[in-house]
Parts: sequence; C-alpha cells; structure tokens
Amino acid sequence: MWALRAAIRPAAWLSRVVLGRRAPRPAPPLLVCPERAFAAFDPGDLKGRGDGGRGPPADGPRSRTGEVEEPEDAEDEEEEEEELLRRDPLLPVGTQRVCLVHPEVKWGPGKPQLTRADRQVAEAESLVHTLDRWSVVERMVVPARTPRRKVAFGRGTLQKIRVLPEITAVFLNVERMAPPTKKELEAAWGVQVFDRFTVVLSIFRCNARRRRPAAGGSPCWVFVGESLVQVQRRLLKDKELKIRKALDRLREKRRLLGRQRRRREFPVVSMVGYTNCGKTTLIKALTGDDAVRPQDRLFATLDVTAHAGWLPSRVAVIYMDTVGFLSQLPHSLIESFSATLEDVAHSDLVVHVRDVSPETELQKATVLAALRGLRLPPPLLDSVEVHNKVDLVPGYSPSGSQAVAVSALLGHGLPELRARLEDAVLRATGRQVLTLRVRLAGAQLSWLHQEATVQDVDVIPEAGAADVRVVISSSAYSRFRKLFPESASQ
Ligand SMILES: Nc1nc2c(ncn2[C@@H]2O[C@H](COP(=O)(O)OP(=O)(O)OP(=O)(O)O)[C@@H](O)[C@H]2O)c(=O)[nH]1
Ligand SMILES: [Mg+2]
Repeated sequence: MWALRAAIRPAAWLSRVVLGRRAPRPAPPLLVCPERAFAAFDPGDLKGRGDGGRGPPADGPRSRTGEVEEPEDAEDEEEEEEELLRRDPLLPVGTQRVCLVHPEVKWGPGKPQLTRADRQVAEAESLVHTLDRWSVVERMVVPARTPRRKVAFGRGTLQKIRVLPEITAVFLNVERMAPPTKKELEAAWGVQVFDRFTVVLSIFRCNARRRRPAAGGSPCWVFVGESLVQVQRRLLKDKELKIRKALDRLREKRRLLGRQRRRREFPVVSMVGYTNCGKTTLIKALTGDDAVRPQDRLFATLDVTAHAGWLPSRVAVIYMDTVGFLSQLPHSLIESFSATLEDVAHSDLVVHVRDVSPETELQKATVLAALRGLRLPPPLLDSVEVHNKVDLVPGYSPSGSQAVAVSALLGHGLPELRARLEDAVLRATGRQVLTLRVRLAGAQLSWLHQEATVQDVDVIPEAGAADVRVVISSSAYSRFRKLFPESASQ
C-alpha cells in the first residue's frame, strides 16, 4: 500500500479547496453509457492483476524512512476487486461535477520519468470528459511518496483535502485503488471516488452491454467480423470468386484472420498506438474510407474494425483500426484490449503510430509494454514506426532513421509511408514482384489475374505472348510453375 502524507500543493491553476465535510452519498442506481460503438468485457476473465505486475510485493513495501506500510490480505482484496467488477453500475448516472486529485510522486523509483504532473492532469481530464455529462470542475495535485496502486492517504492529507459542495465525485488519478482505500476516501470526502481502471472499464463494459441482444443472449465478442465482411465485399468486385469462398469460410469460422493466416489472401496491417495518436485518421487517409470517423477524444475507437486499402503495387491490404492504449491501466483486465492484442498478433505487419506531442516517449513506453505482453512472433516485433501530427511541430524530423514522419490530417508524408508499407508487407508475406512470360492462347493470364496481383501486361504480338508483371506470393508462384511449367520468369 502506498501513502500520501505530505500536504496538498495547489498549483496556480488549481481551484481553491473549501472546508467542511459531508456524509457519503448513496450510490446512484444506473450506469453512464457514452453514445458510441461496442466492445465486450467478461468479468470472469480475470487472469492477471494489472500490467507488468506492478502490485506490491507479498510482504508489503517499506518506505524510505523504514516505516512499514499497511499490510493487506491479498485474497480478501482480490475477492473485493472481483466483486467490484461484477457489480453494476460502476459509475453513477447523470451530470457529474468532478474533482480531479492527482498524486504526484516527486522522488524514488516510482517518479515518472517521461511525463509531468500538469500533462498527466490534462490527460486525466480528457479521460473524465470521455464520459457523457462528466466535467472536471476542480483539480488538485497531491505530493505522493510511493507509487503503488493501492492508496492510503495520511490523516494530515485527508484533513487538508476538502471538496467543494458542488462536487459530485472525485477522480483519483491512479491506476487502481484498493477497495478499503476507496471506502476510506469516500467516507472522508462524502462523495464517490473513482480511479482510472473504473472509468475505462465502465466505458468498455457499457459498450459491451449494448452489444448484447435484448433477450440476454451471449455477448457479441469484439471481432472484425462485420467490418471485415464489408471490406471483403468491396474487394469482391476485383476477385469475386475467391473472396466469396473466403466469406463462406469467414461465416463458418469467425476467427479466420488468425487461423488461416498463412493461406490468407489479403495482407493484414494493424495500426496500434496510444489513444488519440491518430490511428483512425491515418487509416482514413490511406484508404479514403469516408465511413471512418476520427474524433478528438480518448477511446474514440472502441472496437477493432477492418478497412480495405491498396498499396502502390495494387496489392489489396486490410488495415485494422485498433483500440488505443493508455498509461497506468491494467490493459489485460479489459476484454477489448485483450481482443485488440489478439488481433494484432494475427496480423502480417504492425504499424506503431506515435503522436509527436510532448508525451510521445511515455506513450511509446506504454504501447510497447502492452505489446510485449503479447509474445508476438518475432517478425511482428519489427513494426513500422510512424510519427504522426508533425504539422503541430514545425521542422520536426524523426530521431530514429527508421520512422516515417506524417501528418495524417493534412496528408503529408503519405507517399513515403505507402512505399514503406509496401516494402514491409511484401517482405512479411513472402510476396515478390516478378515479370512472367505467358502464352496469350493459354489460361496463364486469367490464372494470374485470379491468383496474384497483375500490375502490367506487355503484349508481344509476334510471339503470341505477353510479359506480365505480377505481385505474387511464394505459394501461388509454386502453383503457377506446376500448372504452367512452360512459362518463364523474365
Ligand atoms: N493536427 C493534427 N491532428 C491530427 C492528426 N492526425 C489525427 N489528428 C487529430 O487527433 C485526434 C484523434 O485522432 P484519431 O484518428 O481519432 O485518433 P485515434 O488514435 O484513432 O484515437 P482513439 O481511437 O481514441 O485511440 C482527432 O481530432 C484528429 O483530427 C495530424 O496529423 N495532425
Ligand atoms: Mg481511433
């Protein structure tokens, strides 16, 4: 457990705190549901205890002064946490005026290296605003000593924090609060207190509930299903017969992307990144898909969706838009993140989109930590890194030579990115560009149109043949050679 013992330091921009306490209010009866798309959460799927095992050591942490901090009964606590996850609702309904309390660790191993308190407060505020009719009306930065997810405020701190009478809830900007701490704080402040996990879980859980049939059938798990079908229908125009077969298979097995990875027709490129970094905007820019709607809010994308696009070589690819990550969040406990990670693991190429804002390093670390838990196949670890929003940083040039700088919004850098993607996709999927000499009288040309991507046909009338430039997978090429041994590679 960690303790916040020092006095509150109200920054210049923080509102004044007032004296006076109130009795705790009873929990309101309903859940706030943002009006957005859906994903699923299964409370029974509690496998871990947060990202990276950041929970306290079994025998309790010791402060720098040698003080032993409160021991805890891990089992009881786990039960209480599970109960919290099962309980409905997680958040109160209606308009909420929130006091944001941010514990700032200023020294020790838990001091955040890659960010600052004001930026963390700004992000926490965006998170609160993600909820319909929730607004932050007061902010406090509270110096903290040890960064553990279980918070115990020192008595002095408790006495100094007073929430304004119009405040209806406190958002404590920590990954997770231990249930006893929550109770203690609510008793002290007279309003309900929430952490990052509860807020994000509510967003996704509410989303999941809306996906379920009214009669209470089984939940509709996050999958690219319908969107993928739409995408494939578009591609059907070009390769009708083949795609129809793929659709049939897709109906039979919803996990087509994963299971048939090797034999899959279209390379799959997953866009991953921190929330709000511009993944959706980039997919819109690359595909021209008008149905894609980027938004300036955290967790604008709550489902994994698929979108068709074309590489310069005319190879069709499927871009997967994924759920963005957020620091200080136990991603593994939220089904939508697990689903996102699973889909990422089944793609051919991972593109890591980074917002070149001041928080870019923290965001990168968060995303990489989430991906690390995946045990991705080694080739996928070699992701293409995209630095986005460069229009906001005049003169920006990426430090790593491998990164591609773009403005998805303004379309800057997209030709370079497409070329990089093409190169990486062809390598990742074992496709190659070949020029094949085929007889015009035979079936080779139509076979190539069906089984590969034909880029160019150069007819040689006197030879009754054509030189055909194709992008072809190694398996298709070996089939071609077996079927048409007389055709030669040029
Ligand atoms: N200035 C600028 N803004 C951008 C750029 N790319 C995206 N944005 C803006 O950033 C905000 C978030 O964009 P999204 O594409 O929704 O971001 P996302 O990564 O999909 O976000 P989540 O789905 O919430 O994880 C939107 O307001 C976009 O207009 C860019 O290149 N330049
Ligand atoms: Mg998005």
